[in-house]
Amino acid sequence: MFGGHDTITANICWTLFLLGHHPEIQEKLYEEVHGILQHKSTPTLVSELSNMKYLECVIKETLRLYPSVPVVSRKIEQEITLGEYKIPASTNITLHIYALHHLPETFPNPNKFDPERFFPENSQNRHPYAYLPFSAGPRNCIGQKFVMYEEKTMLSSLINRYKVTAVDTREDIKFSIGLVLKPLKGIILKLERRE
Ligand code: HEM
Repeated sequence: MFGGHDTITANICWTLFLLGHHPEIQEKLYEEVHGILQHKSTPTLVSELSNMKYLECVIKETLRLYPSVPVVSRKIEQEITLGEYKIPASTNITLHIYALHHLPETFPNPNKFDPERFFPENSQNRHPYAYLPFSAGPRNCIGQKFVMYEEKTMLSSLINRYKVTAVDTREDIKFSIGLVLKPLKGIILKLERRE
C-alpha cells in the first residue's frame, strides 16, 4: 500500500495544490493537455501521455518540493569518508531527500514552484544524485515509470475539465510525520468546470 498507493495519492494532491496556487502554470498546462486530448475525457494512448512534456515537469517539480518519500534509511556496509566525517561500517543512516531537494545551490530560490527547472536545457548539468524522489542504487523505486503514466492519466483528465483553486496557503499546511509526506489535515481545493 505504501509503495504504490499512498505515494501517488500524496503527489497528486500536492500537484493540484500547487497548480491551485499558480494559475499561470495551470493555464500553460491546460493548453498542453487540451491540445492533446481536445474533448476526450481521459488519455487512451501511450503516445498522448508521452507528449505531455510540461505535465511531466510539473509532476517532477512537485516531487522536488514535496517528495512523497521524504527520507530513506540505509545500513552502511563498509566504512566511508564524507568530507571530514568517517562513518563506520554497520552504521544506520537516514538520507534526507526533502532537505536535498531544497538546497539553494542546486535549486536556486528553492521554495518557488517552477516546473521549468526540469526543462532539459535547465537540468542536463545537474548532479545525478541532486534529485532523488525515487531514491537511487539497487533498491530504488521499481514503480517510477508507472508513476508517470498513472499520474499523467489522472491529472490530465482533471485539468482538461476543471480549473483548480487552492483554499489554504502553503504556509497554512502542516505536514503529517510518517513514511509518506502528507498534509496533516488534508487539502481543500475548489474545482470549477471548464466550458
Ligand atoms: C510518486 C510515487 C512514488 C514515489 C515517490 C516512490 C518512491 C520510492 C522510494 C524513494 C523508494 C526507495 C525506498 C528506500 O530506498 O528505502 C521506493 C521503493 C519502492 N517502490 Fe516506490 N514510489 C512511488 C510509487 C511506487 C509505485 C506506483 C510502485 C509500484 C507499482 C512502487 C513500488 C516500489 C517498490 C516495490 C519499492 C522497493 C524496491 C526495493 O526495495 O527493491 N513505488 N519508492
